[in-house]
Amino acid sequence: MKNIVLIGYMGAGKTTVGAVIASYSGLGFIDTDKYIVNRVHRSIKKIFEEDGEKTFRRMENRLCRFLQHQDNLVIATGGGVILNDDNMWRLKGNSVVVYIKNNIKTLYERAKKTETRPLARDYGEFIKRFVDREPLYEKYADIIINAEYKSVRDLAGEIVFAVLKFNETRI
Ligand SMILES: Nc1ncnc2c1ncn2[C@@H]1O[C@H](COP(=O)(O)OP(=O)(O)OP(=O)(O)O)[C@@H](O)[C@H]1O
Ligand SMILES: O=C(O)C1=C[C@@H](O)[C@@H](O)[C@H](O)C1
Ligand SMILES: [Mg+2]
Repeated sequence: MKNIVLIGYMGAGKTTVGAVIASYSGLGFIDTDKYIVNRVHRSIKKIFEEDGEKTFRRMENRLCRFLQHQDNLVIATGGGVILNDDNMWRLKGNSVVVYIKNNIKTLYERAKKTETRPLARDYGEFIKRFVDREPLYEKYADIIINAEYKSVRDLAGEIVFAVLKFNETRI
């Protein structure tokens, strides 16, 4: 089966919902942020501080180049994966791409709570970045799921159902 790639802004729930989808569906699970952190033995915050965002984006791109050859995976991406067109066309080649969409207040309340998001400090910057990115999430999505007020379990079920339906219409 094709991969299920989850995209969306910081705090959308890609990592959390992705793990539940994998457990429901029997697909494997990979979180690109966690994969990179484990690979280089440094937190995202440290990578940004020591090497800069550009280096992190190169690592992310290298991982997408690897993932384009994999299947049967749920892939939770980092919030910025859509910034590089090359990432997305590689992932899309073998995946159904699902955009998990939330409102900005919900996203900030969640995203500001952790150190894995060096770009989620200032609310003004957070909003600006969201406005810039939203058209890209929509452009690359095969399916858009409105996640506001939905539990992780309900979202996981809704996404599995939507992907099955999407695949049916493609055969
Ligand atoms: N549907 C939901 N309802 C309530 N809380 C949620 C929901 N989805 C995720 N959360 C919570 O929001 C926080 C952020 O979720 P998560 O880390 O999965 O986001 P993400 O999209 O992977 O973010 P990033 O792009 O930074 O990796 C977590 O604390 C998670 O438990
Ligand atoms: O939205 C972003 O640009 C990011 C989101 C996180 O998942 C991490 O990939 C990193 O903090 C950058
Ligand atoms: Mg995540």
